[in-house]
Amino acid sequence: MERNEIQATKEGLRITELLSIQHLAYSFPGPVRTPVFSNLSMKVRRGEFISVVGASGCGKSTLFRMIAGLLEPGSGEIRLALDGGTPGPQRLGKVAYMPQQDLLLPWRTALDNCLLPLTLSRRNNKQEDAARVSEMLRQFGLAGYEAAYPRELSGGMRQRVAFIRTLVTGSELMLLDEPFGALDALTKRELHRWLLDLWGSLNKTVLFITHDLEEALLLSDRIYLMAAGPEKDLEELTVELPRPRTHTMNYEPRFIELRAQLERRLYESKII
Ligand SMILES: Nc1ncnc2c1ncn2[C@@H]1O[C@H](COP(=O)(O)OP(=O)(O)OP(=O)(O)O)[C@@H](O)[C@H]1O
Repeated sequence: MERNEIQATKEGLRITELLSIQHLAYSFPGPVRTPVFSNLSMKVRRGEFISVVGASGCGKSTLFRMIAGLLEPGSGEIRLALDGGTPGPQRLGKVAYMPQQDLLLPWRTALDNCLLPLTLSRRNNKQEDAARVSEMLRQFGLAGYEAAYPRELSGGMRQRVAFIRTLVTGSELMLLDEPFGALDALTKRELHRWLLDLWGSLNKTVLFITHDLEEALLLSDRIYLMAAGPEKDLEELTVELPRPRTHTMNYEPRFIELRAQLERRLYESKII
């Protein structure tokens, strides 16, 4: 039985698709209108951790913006079935999206930036929320920085604040666009551990863009490979590694074999 099924059985949930994308086409408006996609499909099951890898400019961030409802498909469809509901096209405000740029509000402190989604949702548990978010800041190594403004934080620290703010939205589906791209190797390793624990305990579904192949293998159930050129469809690699996962796995024969397989597939698809 797969992890999703075990979790689903344990919690009495139905095993369903959370996200379905069928024959997606999109071109940015403008005189040239070069299509980014012309026929792209993917499916995500509840509770999966999926990475998307591909060369710079192939359309990964555009795909996330479309899933988040910030862009509408030219043709094809995107359907989301959040919180066990029936699949529908409504997406704006329903998924937690962390874009590549941290987009923190410069006039709000780290704590207040993280509290923003709760403030906007007009929840009324200010003290409780602040205590919960302060604890998250502590877990992310940001204790003592609650009152700091974004300009007083390093790039990696801002990235962590933005990550917490994304988590705080409470959405079942998280879209993370290179969340650890700017971090040093040791901080990244620590946050991998944290993210894996969190994902295991919170029943989140994660879509994750990365250029780091080891990161993709360590975290994911499946990896989607995105080629350049609008006519691309996504290729898929299943990461058959046991969970819980740790960095020591990087040296195990199965991990090394999967890494070689991933690189071969990226090369064959002319992605690298
Ligand atoms: N607002 C926009 N208007 C016009 N073209 C755009 C816009 N945003 C992105 N593009 C183009 O769409 C294509 C896909 O861009 P996108 O940012 O999705 O790529 P990406 O795979 O996320 O790249 P990276 O890995 O470098 O972040 C690129 O050719 C880019 O130039």
